[in-house]
Amino acid sequence: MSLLPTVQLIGAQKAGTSAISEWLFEGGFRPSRVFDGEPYYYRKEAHFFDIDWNFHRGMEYYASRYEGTCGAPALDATPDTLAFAQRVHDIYLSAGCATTVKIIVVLRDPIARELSLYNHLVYDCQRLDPSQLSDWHKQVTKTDNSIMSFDEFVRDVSLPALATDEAQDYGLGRSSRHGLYANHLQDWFRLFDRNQILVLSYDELCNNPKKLQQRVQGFIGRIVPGDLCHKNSSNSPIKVQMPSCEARQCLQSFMKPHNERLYQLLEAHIGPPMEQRPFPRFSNEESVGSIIS
Ligand SMILES: Nc1ncnc2c1ncn2[C@@H]1O[C@H](COP(=O)(O)OS(=O)(=O)O)[C@@H](OP(=O)(O)O)[C@H]1O
Repeated sequence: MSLLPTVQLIGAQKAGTSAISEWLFEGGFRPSRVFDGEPYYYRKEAHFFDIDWNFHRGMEYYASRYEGTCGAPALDATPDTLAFAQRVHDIYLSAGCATTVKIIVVLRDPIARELSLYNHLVYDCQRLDPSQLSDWHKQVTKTDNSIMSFDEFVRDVSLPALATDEAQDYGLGRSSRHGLYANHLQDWFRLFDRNQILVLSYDELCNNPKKLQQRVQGFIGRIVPGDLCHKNSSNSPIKVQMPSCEARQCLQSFMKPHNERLYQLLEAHIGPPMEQRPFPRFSNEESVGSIIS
């Protein structure tokens, strides 16, 4: 049996990965070990592929996070992994299991996802001690340390990040660039057999979670008991529920051709039989703000 996680839940960031991974962990999947000094969320997210310092410690270091005596399969649910198909492939190839790892990705309307990202960053900036804030968090702060509005965030952070080239997947704009799903998925589809990749819809997670659970169980070949809970990382009372028309239009006009590419890519690369086909289009009215937490 591979020492590496059997299942990679690679993202997208802010697309319900915490709810899905908690269900899988409670149903028997092994999480990552959390080493001294690491934040608790390393249990869910090993951050091996996206953090250079971790990645350069190599495959054995990654495997050591999942050492265990029981035979249960392990799960890494680092949502940042979406941007690192090549690294995942290289590591699993060197471990001899590039053709058996199972990869799950959840896609959410990119505008709703961006808003969720913004709310998460704002929530952390308000709750954490300033010394704990990373450059990633500081994407929502202005030079005078006040917090940007969502419109300002879209104008000054999201759109510039979206317009940069792929080299930025290693940099700060990566979180916004997650929404360019076709760019990422084309790499995964090139490197792995399409039957190893299950693409899920966040809409289905909201509207028919039981069906989504069935798809996951069929894909991993294992019955997993339990229900999906609602896991929300940003319960701030000032959470922005709806983007302004202007912010929505700016993001929409940028995202539209990317979303079209995504639908075409998914039609051209047929996935495992339990995947939704055709993949549902993101609706403009989607859950941007419809989930009141
Ligand atoms: N069960 C269920 N169904 C539908 N939606 C859910 C569920 N659980 C969590 N959520 C919403 O998912 C958003 C958080 O996604 P992630 O867990 O992937 O975030 S993270 O990347 O790990 O930070 C976050 O979205 P927003 O509320 O829009 O911010 C959560 O509310």
